[in-house]
Amino acid sequence: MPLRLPDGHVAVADVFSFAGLADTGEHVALGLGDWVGALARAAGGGAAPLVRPHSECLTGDAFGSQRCDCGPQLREAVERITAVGGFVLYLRQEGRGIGLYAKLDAYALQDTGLDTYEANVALGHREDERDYTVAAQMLRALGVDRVALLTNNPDKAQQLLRLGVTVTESVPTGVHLSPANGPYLAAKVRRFAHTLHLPATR
Ligand SMILES: Nc1nc2c(ncn2[C@@H]2O[C@H](COP(=O)(O)OP(=O)(O)OP(=O)(O)O)[C@@H](O)[C@H]2O)c(=O)[nH]1
Ligand SMILES: [Zn+2]
Repeated sequence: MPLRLPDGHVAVADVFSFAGLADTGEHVALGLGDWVGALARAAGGGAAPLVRPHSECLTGDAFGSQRCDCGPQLREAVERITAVGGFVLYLRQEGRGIGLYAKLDAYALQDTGLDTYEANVALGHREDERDYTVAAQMLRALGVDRVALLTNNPDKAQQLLRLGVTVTESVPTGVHLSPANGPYLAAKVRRFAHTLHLPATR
């Protein structure tokens, strides 16, 4: 599948579907760049392939919403992984696992002053409902047992480690500030220890 990169170049992705995953979501993996070579290098004792587990965000990924940083992170991931060979795992975990309609309700609550996590709880959900079992299963099916994770979220690495995936390092993404996503990014750092180095605010 041809993909247009942020720099205007076109990349090619091999798109993988899966059977028998732990939930019924249609999770897909994008094999990017020389992913075959990256797997061979890892098998020979070289560096682990770069992998981004990306949680679905229809509003950010597809519609370009500025409330979050998901769209720019996804495009950054495709570009960086294409350069070195690896995978994006596109996980159908919309709204940190609460679903799209609930996320839209959470947005309405955030407009009254709650942060992104408090809004989930006010709706009767957990702050973050994501479980990465399917990501571990997808990696196993792809023949990947060691990964360099492209993420700022320590919980992704911790869960994958518990699920038997060797995470050699967590590689942070860039900081994608927009006119509207400052409080959202700050809440990720404050509440869930994301490794995002935000500019100091007054
Ligand atoms: N419930 C809820 N989910 C949101 C909100 N904004 C974005 N999301 C979802 O959050 C998920 C992305 O999670 P984030 O916490 O932004 O980032 P992350 O994936 O944990 O961390 P990175 O790997 O560094 O990107 C996607 O599924 C989005 O749909 C919000 O305000 N409320
Ligand atoms: Zn988003």
